[in-house]
Amino acid sequence: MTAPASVSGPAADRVQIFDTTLRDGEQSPGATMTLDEKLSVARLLDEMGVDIIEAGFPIASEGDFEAVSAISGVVRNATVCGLARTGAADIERAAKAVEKAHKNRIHTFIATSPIHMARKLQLEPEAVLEKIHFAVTHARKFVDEVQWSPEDATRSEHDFLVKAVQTAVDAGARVINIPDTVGYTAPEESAALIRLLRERVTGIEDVIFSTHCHNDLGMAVANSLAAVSAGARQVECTINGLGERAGNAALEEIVMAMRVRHDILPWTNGVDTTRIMQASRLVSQITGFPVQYNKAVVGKNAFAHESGIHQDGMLKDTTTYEIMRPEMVGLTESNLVMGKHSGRAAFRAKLKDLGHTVGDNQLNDVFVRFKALADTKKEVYDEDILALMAETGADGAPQRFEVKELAVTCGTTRSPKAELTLIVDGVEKSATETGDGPVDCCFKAIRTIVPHEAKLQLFQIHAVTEGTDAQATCSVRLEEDGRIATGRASDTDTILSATRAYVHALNRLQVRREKSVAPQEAKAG
Ligand SMILES: CC(=O)SCCNC(=O)CCNC(=O)[C@H](O)C(C)(C)COP(=O)(O)OP(=O)(O)OC[C@H]1O[C@@H](n2cnc3c(N)ncnc32)[C@H](O)[C@@H]1OP(=O)(O)O
Ligand SMILES: CC(C)C(=O)C(=O)O
Repeated sequence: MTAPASVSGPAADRVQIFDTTLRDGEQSPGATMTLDEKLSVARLLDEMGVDIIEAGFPIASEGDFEAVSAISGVVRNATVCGLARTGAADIERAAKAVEKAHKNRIHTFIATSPIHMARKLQLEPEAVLEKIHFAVTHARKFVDEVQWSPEDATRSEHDFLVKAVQTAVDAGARVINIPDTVGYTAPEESAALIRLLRERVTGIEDVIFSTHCHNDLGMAVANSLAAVSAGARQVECTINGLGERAGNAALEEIVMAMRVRHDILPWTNGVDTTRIMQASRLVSQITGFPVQYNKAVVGKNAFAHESGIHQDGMLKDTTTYEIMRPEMVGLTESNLVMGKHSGRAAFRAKLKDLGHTVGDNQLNDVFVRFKALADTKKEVYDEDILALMAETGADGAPQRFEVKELAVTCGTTRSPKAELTLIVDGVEKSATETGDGPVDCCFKAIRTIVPHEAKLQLFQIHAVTEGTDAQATCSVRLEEDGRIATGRASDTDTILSATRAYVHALNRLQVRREKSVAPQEAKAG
């Protein structure tokens, strides 16, 4: 067992990371994990360099006992810790569960706030002090490393809290963990409490102070870091901030804050940050708790940029809008999301990624259509953009005909009717047609505006992406004197997509006519 370091010792700047995903995290309603799931989380935490894994509360159930025992058998580097109340049965159960561990710890606790002592425990403060003495002394019979916590410390009276901590230290506790059980404290107060205890409790040269913060007011991480600034050298936290009610301090935020702002948070820890995304995804997948999109460090949008100005900055220098590189947390790259706020720089880069190098005119043409599409969709996917490219003649076909306006009426009580305006060689031309269905009306209207003999050989519709806002991609194949031309178009409006696909095919047919492309060669089109 390694000796805990004091803040003035050689490892003064090293903060121990105590992960309680498997204990406090599992206390989130609905987050119960199976033995195998707990083992996979524990293995990953161990590999990524967490110092202490709180594997469970062994007296809670047979399953919890088995999980803590099994984890004790597989963890190679980290200390395995089991939680216990102050009674002998709890402590002995925890001791048994962690006995196989390569490094082990018992974490015993009892509440010290007036409300918890009087209303929940229904014990006089003196009786609580006796239980602290018993619990720590008893736990020390089984393990060297005993951690003690005054539950609801931040709502405890200071004089009594000092007495309680002194009792635990005198009884042999090596780690004093100060929980903000109900997420009530604020950063300055959190720091002040650690400072007060370090000043008033005696015999703490070999004692590590620890912080355990809940997120009820969204301050868990700030409160934890404030406690560290006052001398705490262990932080209790969970992956994704999982935990009772609003959760615990998030491990990934604590670790990355120390890494990214080492200039003002000058402490180190042993976590390999490149495993963070893997851990986040594993815990989310096992618990079924989705990670909030805008969650710091591990949210889907933490390294995503949709705004044109930001994307332009990112393309020029990623440090304009990113304070950490995605690789630091195990992602391969940032994500420039194409949407209504995107600009030309990002759009050009996206086209290049998709294999299309375009000139300024072509870029402008596709970009206008992209913006119109983005106004109708939450996110524009690569497939949407490829469909736009095909439609806009970015494949080389000049745009003699273009859809200007379309209005279609149909339903159970009226015959389908299409009112269509095309731009033909720069001139607006309109037609109104009825037919067997909305698509038939539109195709008839095209034929009225641009008379031609080409036969419709094929008409197909399929969805490019998923959801009700998916783009419908339509393909139209026309045949005229052995010449074949295929047109494609995409839009969230299926009828508009079909109409544009027909017009696209007509444009390509026109190219074939003008070049007098031989029928066999034209088949490739
Ligand atoms: C702040 C925290 O996160 S603390 C950890 C919270 N986690 C959990 O409670 C999850 C696991 N818990 C359980 O499975 C159960 O509550 C058990 C097995 C621990 C206890 O179950 P039961 O014996 O049925 O008791 P129950 O849960 O109803 O009540 C808790 C009892 O523990 C007592 N208690 C609470 N904390 C402590 C403590 N630290 N030391 C001693 N007794 C305590 C309560 O006063 C209450 O005693 P009472 O029954 O004499 O009134
Ligand atoms: C057991 C203690 C540390 C706890 O989880 C809390 O007080 O929140």
